[in-house]
Amino acid sequence: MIFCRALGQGAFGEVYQGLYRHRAGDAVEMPVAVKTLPHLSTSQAETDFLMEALIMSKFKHPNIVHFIGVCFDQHPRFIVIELLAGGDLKTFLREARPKPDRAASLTMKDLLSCIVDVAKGCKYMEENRFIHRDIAARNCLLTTKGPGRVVKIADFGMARDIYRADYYRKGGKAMLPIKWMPPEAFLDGIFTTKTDVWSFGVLMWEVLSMGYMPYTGCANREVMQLVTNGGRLAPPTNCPPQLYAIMTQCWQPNPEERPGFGLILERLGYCMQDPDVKRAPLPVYTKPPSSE
Ligand SMILES: CN1CCN(c2ccc(C(=O)Nc3n[nH]c4c3C=[N+](C(=O)[C@H](O)c3ccccc3)C4)cc2)CC1
Repeated sequence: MIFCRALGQGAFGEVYQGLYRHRAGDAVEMPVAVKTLPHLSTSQAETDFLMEALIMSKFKHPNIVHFIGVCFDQHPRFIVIELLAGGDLKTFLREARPKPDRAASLTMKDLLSCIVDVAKGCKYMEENRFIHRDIAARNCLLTTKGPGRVVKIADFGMARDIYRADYYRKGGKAMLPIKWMPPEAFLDGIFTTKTDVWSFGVLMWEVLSMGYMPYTGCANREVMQLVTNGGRLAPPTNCPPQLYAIMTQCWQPNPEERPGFGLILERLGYCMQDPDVKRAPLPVYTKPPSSE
Protein backbone atom coordinates (compact mmCIF):
# COMPACT_ATOMS: atom_id res chain seq x y z
CA MET A 1 0.00 0.00 0.00
CA ILE A 2 1.36 3.39 -0.97
CA PHE A 3 -0.38 6.53 0.25
CA CYS A 4 -0.28 9.25 -2.37
CA ARG A 5 -2.20 12.27 -1.15
CA ALA A 6 -4.90 13.37 1.24
CA LEU A 7 -8.40 13.43 -0.23
CA GLY A 8 -10.30 15.02 2.60
CA GLN A 9 -10.76 15.22 6.33
CA GLY A 10 -13.05 12.33 7.27
CA ALA A 11 -15.17 12.42 10.42
CA PHE A 12 -12.67 9.93 11.82
CA GLY A 13 -9.27 10.73 10.41
CA GLU A 14 -7.77 11.32 7.03
CA VAL A 15 -8.90 9.86 3.74
CA TYR A 16 -5.99 9.38 1.33
CA GLN A 17 -5.68 8.28 -2.25
CA GLY A 18 -3.45 5.24 -2.43
CA LEU A 19 -2.30 2.50 -4.76
CA TYR A 20 -3.25 -1.06 -3.93
CA ARG A 21 -1.50 -4.12 -5.27
CA HIS A 22 -3.45 -7.34 -4.75
CA ARG A 23 -0.26 -9.35 -4.23
CA ALA A 24 3.21 -8.02 -3.39
CA GLY A 25 4.70 -8.95 -6.75
CA ASP A 26 1.73 -7.85 -8.89
CA ALA A 27 2.53 -5.31 -11.56
CA VAL A 28 -1.05 -4.04 -11.54
CA GLU A 29 -1.76 -1.30 -9.02
CA MET A 30 -5.29 -0.06 -8.43
CA PRO A 31 -5.97 3.48 -7.20
CA VAL A 32 -7.95 3.27 -3.96
CA ALA A 33 -9.15 5.43 -1.09
CA VAL A 34 -7.51 4.75 2.25
CA LYS A 35 -9.36 5.76 5.38
CA THR A 36 -7.09 5.96 8.39
CA LEU A 37 -7.75 5.94 12.09
CA PRO A 38 -5.73 8.58 13.96
CA HIS A 39 -2.95 7.13 16.13
CA LEU A 40 -4.28 8.38 19.40
CA SER A 41 -7.70 6.75 18.98
CA THR A 42 -9.42 5.05 21.88
CA SER A 43 -10.17 1.34 21.66
CA GLN A 44 -13.84 2.36 21.28
CA ALA A 45 -12.94 4.38 18.19
CA GLU A 46 -11.05 1.38 16.85
CA THR A 47 -14.08 -0.85 17.37
CA ASP A 48 -16.30 1.73 15.64
CA PHE A 49 -13.87 1.97 12.76
CA LEU A 50 -13.76 -1.80 12.34
CA MET A 51 -17.55 -2.05 12.65
CA GLU A 52 -18.06 0.45 9.84
CA ALA A 53 -15.71 -1.64 7.68
CA LEU A 54 -17.61 -4.80 8.61
CA ILE A 55 -20.93 -3.22 7.60
CA MET A 56 -19.51 -1.98 4.28
CA SER A 57 -18.00 -5.40 3.53
CA LYS A 58 -21.48 -6.96 3.53
CA PHE A 59 -22.71 -4.94 0.56
CA LYS A 60 -22.17 -5.72 -3.12
CA HIS A 61 -23.98 -3.14 -5.26
CA PRO A 62 -22.95 -0.67 -7.98
CA ASN A 63 -24.46 2.23 -5.99
CA ILE A 64 -22.83 1.41 -2.67
CA VAL A 65 -19.13 2.13 -2.17
CA HIS A 66 -17.11 -1.07 -2.50
CA PHE A 67 -15.06 -2.23 0.49
CA ILE A 68 -11.67 -3.77 -0.36
CA GLY A 69 -9.96 -4.57 2.92
CA VAL A 70 -8.64 -3.54 6.30
CA CYS A 71 -5.15 -3.37 7.74
CA PHE A 72 -5.15 -3.58 11.49
CA ASP A 73 -1.80 -5.20 12.25
CA GLN A 74 0.13 -1.95 12.33
CA HIS A 75 -0.40 1.78 12.86
CA PRO A 76 -2.06 3.66 11.41
CA ARG A 77 -4.98 1.29 11.14
CA PHE A 78 -6.68 1.74 7.82
CA ILE A 79 -9.56 0.65 5.62
CA VAL A 80 -9.09 0.29 1.85
CA ILE A 81 -12.12 1.39 -0.14
CA GLU A 82 -12.96 1.81 -3.83
CA LEU A 83 -11.74 5.24 -5.00
CA LEU A 84 -14.51 7.63 -6.01
CA ALA A 85 -12.63 10.48 -7.64
CA GLY A 86 -15.50 12.93 -8.06
CA GLY A 87 -15.87 13.90 -4.41
CA ASP A 88 -19.16 14.19 -2.53
CA LEU A 89 -22.53 14.93 -4.12
CA LYS A 90 -23.30 18.11 -2.15
CA THR A 91 -20.02 19.82 -3.10
CA PHE A 92 -20.45 18.69 -6.71
CA LEU A 93 -23.93 20.24 -6.94
CA ARG A 94 -22.83 23.54 -5.40
CA GLU A 95 -19.85 23.76 -7.77
CA ALA A 96 -22.07 22.94 -10.78
CA ARG A 97 -24.50 25.83 -10.24
CA PRO A 98 -24.83 28.04 -13.31
CA LYS A 99 -22.67 31.16 -12.92
CA PRO A 100 -23.01 34.47 -14.84
CA ASP A 101 -19.96 33.56 -16.90
CA ARG A 102 -20.77 29.89 -17.27
CA ALA A 103 -24.02 28.35 -18.47
CA ALA A 104 -25.49 25.49 -16.48
CA SER A 105 -23.15 22.53 -16.86
CA LEU A 106 -25.81 20.06 -15.75
CA THR A 107 -29.25 19.27 -17.15
CA MET A 108 -32.35 18.06 -15.31
CA LYS A 109 -31.50 14.63 -16.74
CA ASP A 110 -28.13 14.70 -14.92
CA LEU A 111 -29.82 15.59 -11.62
CA LEU A 112 -32.43 12.85 -12.09
CA SER A 113 -29.69 10.33 -12.86
CA CYS A 114 -27.98 11.15 -9.53
CA ILE A 115 -31.29 10.71 -7.69
CA VAL A 116 -31.97 7.37 -9.42
CA ASP A 117 -28.47 6.07 -8.51
CA VAL A 118 -29.08 6.78 -4.81
CA ALA A 119 -32.58 5.23 -5.01
CA LYS A 120 -31.06 2.03 -6.44
CA GLY A 121 -28.55 1.86 -3.57
CA CYS A 122 -31.36 2.46 -1.08
CA LYS A 123 -33.54 -0.24 -2.68
CA TYR A 124 -30.68 -2.73 -2.30
CA MET A 125 -30.34 -1.82 1.40
CA GLU A 126 -34.13 -2.07 1.86
CA GLU A 127 -34.08 -5.56 0.27
CA ASN A 128 -31.32 -6.50 2.72
CA ARG A 129 -33.31 -5.12 5.65
CA PHE A 130 -30.56 -2.59 6.38
CA ILE A 131 -31.41 0.87 7.68
CA HIS A 132 -28.78 3.46 6.77
CA ARG A 133 -30.09 6.32 8.99
CA ASP A 134 -28.05 9.03 7.33
CA ILE A 135 -29.03 9.27 3.65
CA ALA A 136 -27.93 12.76 2.61
CA ALA A 137 -26.04 14.34 -0.32
CA ARG A 138 -22.94 14.84 1.90
CA ASN A 139 -22.69 11.07 2.37
CA CYS A 140 -22.79 10.21 -1.33
CA LEU A 141 -19.72 10.14 -3.58
CA LEU A 142 -19.25 10.39 -7.35
CA THR A 143 -17.03 8.20 -9.52
CA THR A 144 -16.25 11.34 -11.53
CA LYS A 145 -17.62 14.86 -11.93
CA GLY A 146 -17.83 14.41 -15.69
CA PRO A 147 -20.55 12.78 -17.81
CA GLY A 148 -21.11 9.11 -17.07
CA ARG A 149 -20.74 9.85 -13.35
CA VAL A 150 -22.16 7.24 -10.97
CA VAL A 151 -23.33 8.18 -7.46
CA LYS A 152 -22.66 5.78 -4.59
CA ILE A 153 -23.73 5.75 -0.95
CA ALA A 154 -20.51 5.97 0.99
CA ASP A 155 -20.83 6.57 4.70
CA PHE A 156 -22.12 4.07 7.27
CA GLY A 157 -21.17 5.91 10.42
CA MET A 158 -24.74 6.48 11.64
CA ALA A 159 -25.83 2.89 11.06
CA ARG A 160 -22.67 1.67 12.82
CA ASP A 161 -23.46 3.64 15.99
CA ILE A 162 -26.72 1.74 16.32
CA TYR A 163 -24.77 -1.52 16.48
CA ARG A 164 -22.99 0.01 19.43
CA ALA A 165 -26.42 0.78 20.87
CA ASP A 166 -25.27 3.89 22.60
CA TYR A 167 -26.54 6.25 19.94
CA TYR A 168 -26.42 9.34 22.12
CA ARG A 169 -22.80 8.64 23.00
CA LYS A 170 -21.63 11.58 20.91
CA GLY A 171 -23.05 14.42 23.04
CA GLY A 172 -26.74 13.75 22.52
CA LYS A 173 -28.98 15.38 19.90
CA ALA A 174 -26.29 17.67 18.55
CA MET A 175 -24.99 14.82 16.40
CA LEU A 176 -28.34 13.83 14.86
CA PRO A 177 -29.11 14.80 11.23
CA ILE A 178 -32.44 16.32 12.36
CA LYS A 179 -33.15 18.01 9.00
CA TRP A 180 -33.05 14.60 7.29
CA MET A 181 -35.14 12.78 9.91
CA PRO A 182 -38.90 12.07 10.11
CA PRO A 183 -40.90 13.00 13.26
CA GLU A 184 -41.13 9.40 14.58
CA ALA A 185 -37.33 9.24 14.50
CA PHE A 186 -36.43 12.45 16.31
CA LEU A 187 -39.44 12.27 18.67
CA ASP A 188 -39.54 8.56 19.52
CA GLY A 189 -36.28 7.15 18.19
CA ILE A 190 -38.21 4.84 15.84
CA PHE A 191 -36.10 3.87 12.80
CA THR A 192 -37.34 1.69 9.94
CA THR A 193 -36.67 1.57 6.20
CA LYS A 194 -39.31 4.33 6.00
CA THR A 195 -36.85 6.54 7.89
CA ASP A 196 -34.47 6.23 4.93
CA VAL A 197 -37.40 7.02 2.59
CA TRP A 198 -37.97 10.34 4.37
CA SER A 199 -34.24 11.17 4.20
CA PHE A 200 -34.22 10.21 0.53
CA GLY A 201 -36.98 12.79 -0.06
CA VAL A 202 -34.73 15.43 1.55
CA LEU A 203 -31.81 14.24 -0.63
CA MET A 204 -34.07 14.73 -3.70
CA TRP A 205 -34.68 18.29 -2.49
CA GLU A 206 -30.91 18.83 -2.01
CA VAL A 207 -30.20 17.63 -5.56
CA LEU A 208 -32.96 19.68 -7.20
CA SER A 209 -31.93 22.80 -5.28
CA MET A 210 -28.33 22.07 -6.35
CA GLY A 211 -26.91 21.70 -2.90
CA TYR A 212 -28.82 24.07 -0.65
CA MET A 213 -29.01 23.38 3.08
CA PRO A 214 -32.59 22.22 3.75
CA TYR A 215 -34.75 24.57 5.87
CA THR A 216 -32.16 27.28 5.18
CA GLY A 217 -31.52 29.39 8.25
CA CYS A 218 -33.65 27.24 10.59
CA ALA A 219 -32.12 25.73 13.73
CA ASN A 220 -32.69 22.01 14.38
CA ARG A 221 -35.28 22.60 17.08
CA GLU A 222 -37.23 24.99 14.81
CA VAL A 223 -37.24 22.28 12.14
CA MET A 224 -38.51 19.70 14.64
CA GLN A 225 -41.31 22.11 15.56
CA LEU A 226 -42.17 22.92 11.96
CA VAL A 227 -42.13 19.32 10.72
CA THR A 228 -44.05 17.97 13.70
CA ASN A 229 -46.77 20.54 12.92
CA GLY A 230 -46.98 19.39 9.29
CA GLY A 231 -44.56 21.95 7.78
CA ARG A 232 -42.48 20.72 4.86
CA LEU A 233 -39.72 21.93 2.52
CA ALA A 234 -41.09 24.10 -0.31
CA PRO A 235 -40.33 22.96 -3.89
CA PRO A 236 -36.88 24.10 -5.11
CA THR A 237 -36.91 26.78 -7.85
CA ASN A 238 -38.08 25.33 -11.20
CA CYS A 239 -38.66 21.92 -9.62
CA PRO A 240 -41.03 19.93 -11.87
CA PRO A 241 -44.27 19.19 -9.92
CA GLN A 242 -43.96 15.46 -10.73
CA LEU A 243 -40.69 15.34 -8.76
CA TYR A 244 -41.96 17.44 -5.86
CA ALA A 245 -44.91 15.02 -5.66
CA ILE A 246 -42.48 12.14 -4.99
CA MET A 247 -40.74 14.16 -2.25
CA THR A 248 -44.04 14.93 -0.49
CA GLN A 249 -44.97 11.23 -0.60
CA CYS A 250 -41.64 10.48 1.14
CA TRP A 251 -42.60 13.04 3.81
CA GLN A 252 -45.97 11.52 4.77
CA PRO A 253 -46.41 11.83 8.57
CA ASN A 254 -47.48 8.17 8.76
CA PRO A 255 -44.43 5.99 7.87
CA GLU A 256 -46.63 3.23 6.38
CA GLU A 257 -47.98 5.68 3.81
CA ARG A 258 -44.51 6.48 2.47
CA PRO A 259 -43.64 4.57 -0.73
CA GLY A 260 -40.94 1.87 -0.69
CA PHE A 261 -37.83 2.35 -2.86
CA GLY A 262 -39.21 0.01 -5.55
CA LEU A 263 -42.22 2.29 -6.05
CA ILE A 264 -40.02 5.41 -5.83
CA LEU A 265 -37.82 4.02 -8.62
CA GLU A 266 -40.90 3.33 -10.75
CA ARG A 267 -42.16 6.89 -10.31
CA LEU A 268 -38.70 8.30 -11.03
CA GLY A 269 -38.68 6.17 -14.19
CA TYR A 270 -41.85 7.89 -15.44
CA CYS A 271 -40.31 11.28 -14.66
CA MET A 272 -37.22 10.34 -16.69
CA GLN A 273 -39.49 9.71 -19.70
CA ASP A 274 -41.67 12.81 -19.22
CA PRO A 275 -40.60 15.47 -21.77
CA ASP A 276 -41.87 18.26 -19.48
CA VAL A 277 -39.53 17.05 -16.75
CA LYS A 278 -36.53 16.42 -19.00
CA ARG A 279 -36.69 19.86 -20.60
CA ALA A 280 -37.28 21.72 -17.31
CA PRO A 281 -34.60 24.39 -16.81
CA LEU A 282 -32.30 24.24 -13.80
CA PRO A 283 -32.47 26.83 -11.02
CA VAL A 284 -31.09 29.85 -12.88
CA TYR A 285 -28.37 31.95 -11.30
CA THR A 286 -30.18 35.27 -10.79
CA LYS A 287 -27.73 37.99 -11.81
CA PRO A 288 -27.45 40.66 -9.10
CA PRO A 289 -29.46 43.77 -10.26
CA SER A 290 -27.28 45.88 -12.63
CA SER A 291 -25.55 48.73 -10.79
CA GLU A 292 -26.45 51.62 -13.19
C1 LIG B 1 -11.69 19.33 -7.09
N1 LIG B 1 -12.23 18.19 -6.37
C2 LIG B 1 -11.91 18.27 -4.92
C3 LIG B 1 -12.50 17.11 -4.15
N2 LIG B 1 -12.08 15.83 -4.75
C4 LIG B 1 -12.33 14.67 -3.99
C5 LIG B 1 -12.68 14.75 -2.64
C6 LIG B 1 -12.87 13.60 -1.88
C7 LIG B 1 -12.73 12.33 -2.47
C8 LIG B 1 -12.96 11.11 -1.65
O1 LIG B 1 -12.99 11.19 -0.43
N3 LIG B 1 -13.14 9.92 -2.33
C9 LIG B 1 -13.41 8.69 -1.77
N4 LIG B 1 -13.30 7.56 -2.51
N5 LIG B 1 -13.63 6.51 -1.73
C10 LIG B 1 -13.94 6.95 -0.50
C11 LIG B 1 -13.80 8.29 -0.49
C12 LIG B 1 -14.15 8.78 0.79
N6 LIG B 1 -14.52 7.74 1.58
C13 LIG B 1 -15.01 7.78 2.87
O2 LIG B 1 -15.35 6.76 3.44
C14 LIG B 1 -15.19 9.13 3.53
O3 LIG B 1 -15.45 8.95 4.92
C15 LIG B 1 -16.36 9.87 2.93
C16 LIG B 1 -17.60 9.23 2.80
C17 LIG B 1 -18.68 9.97 2.24
C18 LIG B 1 -18.49 11.30 1.83
C19 LIG B 1 -17.24 11.91 1.97
C20 LIG B 1 -16.17 11.19 2.53
C21 LIG B 1 -14.38 6.47 0.82
C22 LIG B 1 -12.41 12.24 -3.82
C23 LIG B 1 -12.20 13.41 -4.58
C24 LIG B 1 -12.33 15.73 -6.21
C25 LIG B 1 -11.74 16.93 -6.94
